[in-house]
Amino acid sequence: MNTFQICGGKPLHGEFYPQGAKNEALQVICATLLTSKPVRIKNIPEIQDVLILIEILKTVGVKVVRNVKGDYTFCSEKIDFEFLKSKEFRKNGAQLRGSIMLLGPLLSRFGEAYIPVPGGDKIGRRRLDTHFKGFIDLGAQFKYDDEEKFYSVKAKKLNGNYLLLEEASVTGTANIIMAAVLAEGKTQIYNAACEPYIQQLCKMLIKMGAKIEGVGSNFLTVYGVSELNGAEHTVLPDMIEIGSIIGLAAMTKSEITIKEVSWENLGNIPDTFRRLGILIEKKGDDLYIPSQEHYKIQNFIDGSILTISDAPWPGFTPDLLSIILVVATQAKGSVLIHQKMFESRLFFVDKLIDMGAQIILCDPHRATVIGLNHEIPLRGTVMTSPDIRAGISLLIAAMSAKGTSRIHNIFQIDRGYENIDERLRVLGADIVRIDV
Ligand SMILES: CC(=O)N[C@H]1[C@@H](OP(=O)(O)OP(=O)(O)OC[C@H]2O[C@@H](n3ccc(=O)[nH]c3=O)[C@H](O)[C@@H]2O)O[C@H](CO)[C@@H](O)[C@@H]1O
Ligand SMILES: C=C(OP(=O)(O)O)C(=O)O
Repeated sequence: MNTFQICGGKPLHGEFYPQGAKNEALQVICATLLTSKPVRIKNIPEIQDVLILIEILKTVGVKVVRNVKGDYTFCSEKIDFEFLKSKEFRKNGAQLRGSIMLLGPLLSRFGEAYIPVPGGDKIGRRRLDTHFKGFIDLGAQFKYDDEEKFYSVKAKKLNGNYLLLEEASVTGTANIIMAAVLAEGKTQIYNAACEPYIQQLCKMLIKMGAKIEGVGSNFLTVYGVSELNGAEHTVLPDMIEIGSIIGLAAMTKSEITIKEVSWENLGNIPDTFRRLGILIEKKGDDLYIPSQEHYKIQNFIDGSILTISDAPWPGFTPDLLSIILVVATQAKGSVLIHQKMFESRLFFVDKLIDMGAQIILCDPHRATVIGLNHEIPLRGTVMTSPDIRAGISLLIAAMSAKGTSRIHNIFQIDRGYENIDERLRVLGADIVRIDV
């Protein structure tokens, strides 16, 4: 079993280059299925989730060329639909959440698509109603085999329609857009998710010849076209990794410059960390965090205790709330963390409590953190990573803690952060990967 061993309490220093965004990469890689022409994508993070998706594409017949690290060309001339029904495909497809986005492009280009119940973090119920309701509204037939846990969708032809999504699902919106670009006529999608991941997907599709209006808003209009061409696309820096490094810098009193962050795509992420009292400077397109002995949580204007909660974009992303929570453990002051979207994402706080953090888990969605103001350091311990963002939060806690910590189940970190141990060692971190 792979484990990180961390000797904490060391300030870091230097420049950090963020990887490409995991959640965007999963979308745009799936979108390459929409054309028989080559699509080249740069800045792909070579992390577990993405590599599994690329492997799945290869096994279904897509020609994949790795031009250089992080730079791939995909060409989907033919798809092996027999393989899509095989046991091996069911096993691979069930390993990640992103595989659900194979459905939209396959359905719209080939008229049929199959997928096992997808994987991803076990952080609460993760229903797929928005995806399937969307396909049905575009004219598809939907079947679910409960015994085999296997979905199939079929349509001789998809027809544009007006869709009011029940919720602004990120992967759901991506799937529906990819289905609509080759449907006949006009599709309007209201209450669409509008994360930079979705904006980037739309930009790539437009380069491929798709007609999409309203990009960046929650009301998209897609005019179906008969075919799409090849294109070249570059994935944005991963805003969740950028937020994770801001949190790491504050917790370890480090001075770090995060290079080329694409500021205009960070939304309210920098300001949310600033509300915890963390100093953040914009230097061109770099994000600079000076070393800080203390940071003080701001209250609301009326003096009441700050609440930080998640919301669909441009609200604060749920994927950074675990990191905000861990950073608050060493702030001066108190904050209520309210994870509205997922009901099982806060349970990792018991590990932080073991390390000496002062946290009250009010219920599965809410935790109150009373900051220690760096007066009492957390204590190193042995822990297991339950999910990707709790995993990186525990790693941040361990890097700030006194003594040695071990984090097991680091697959959960590797699936979202590329060579994180190596990249942190460059900044001076004492972290090694061991096999126990
Ligand atoms: C591969 C990928 O891209 N994964 C991301 C994607 O997952 P994913 O696309 O699976 O998540 P969804 O956007 O569908 O929904 C996430 C959760 O939020 C709830 N919900 C969603 C929208 C809404 O308006 N109200 C609401 O309560 C859903 O019921 C669900 O429990 O988006 C999530 C929400 O940003 C992120 O955590 C995941 O990292
Ligand atoms: C929840 C996440 O990922 P996934 O949707 O792939 O499980 C995440 O990236 O924080």
